[in-house]
Amino acid sequence: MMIRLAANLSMLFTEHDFLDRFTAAVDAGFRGVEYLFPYAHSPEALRTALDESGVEQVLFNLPPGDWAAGERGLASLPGREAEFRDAVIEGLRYAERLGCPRVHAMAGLLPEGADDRALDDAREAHHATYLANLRFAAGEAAKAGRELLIEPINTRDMPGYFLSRQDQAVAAIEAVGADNLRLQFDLYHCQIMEGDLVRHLERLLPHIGHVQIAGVPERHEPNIGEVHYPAILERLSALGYRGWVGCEYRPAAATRDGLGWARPFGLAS
Ligand SMILES: O=C(O)[C@@H](O)C(=O)CO
Ligand SMILES: [Mg+2]
Repeated sequence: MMIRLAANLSMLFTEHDFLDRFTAAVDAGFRGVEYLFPYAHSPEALRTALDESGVEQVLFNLPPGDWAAGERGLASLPGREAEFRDAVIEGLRYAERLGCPRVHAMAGLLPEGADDRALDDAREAHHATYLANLRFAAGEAAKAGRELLIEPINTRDMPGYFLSRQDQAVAAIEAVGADNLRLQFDLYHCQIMEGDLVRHLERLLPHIGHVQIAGVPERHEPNIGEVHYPAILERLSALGYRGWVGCEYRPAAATRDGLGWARPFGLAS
């Protein structure tokens, strides 16, 4: 069984400076890389890191608003539409320079401290904004020949995150109805919120544009914790998934020392 594993450089190889992680990933056997955000670096510097290492850029996120102040995306935030549009344009500019076929639009957080009724109203407003923004972003991404991804994130790690369940993502994808709007299926988040991973994979497959994995609950290597990834990756491969599987975990030890779990899936240094 061969699985195309991508190294998430926001979490793996953090022993190295960011721009040196590309080569570290290739030396460890990865042929693809992803990370949260490219924007601290120029597209030229990142292009050079890709060219010198020979690795493929497979995913990154659109600008998420003020990350340091706690913001976690803009796509569902009422009143922030203009900023979201700028984020789409900026993200697609980087995607083009880096030859990256897909970008992830983070949804953003619901208001904090609202009572039940206010929260219901906020959810409705966020939902309407989300669909309109995704329609715009998918259109721009299509013009640029890219896919747009959305990812349900668990609300234990990210309390108040608007998009937390797989069905909610599928409903948004179907409501927008754009061929290039797809699901970023992160099994770590799905296990925490919903479980039943293999059945989810089978049902969600037609929508999946990218997969990510990590051990649960500590988000360490996939062979640490409650999820039996060999069975899941075997099923994914048997179902015909030929996309990337992002290794988005915090290594329990030095990154390379913990990569033994990936050898049966074709990672060879
Ligand atoms: O799962 C995650 O945390 C990431 O894939 C992401 O894009 C947002 O933090
Ligand atoms: Mg993820």
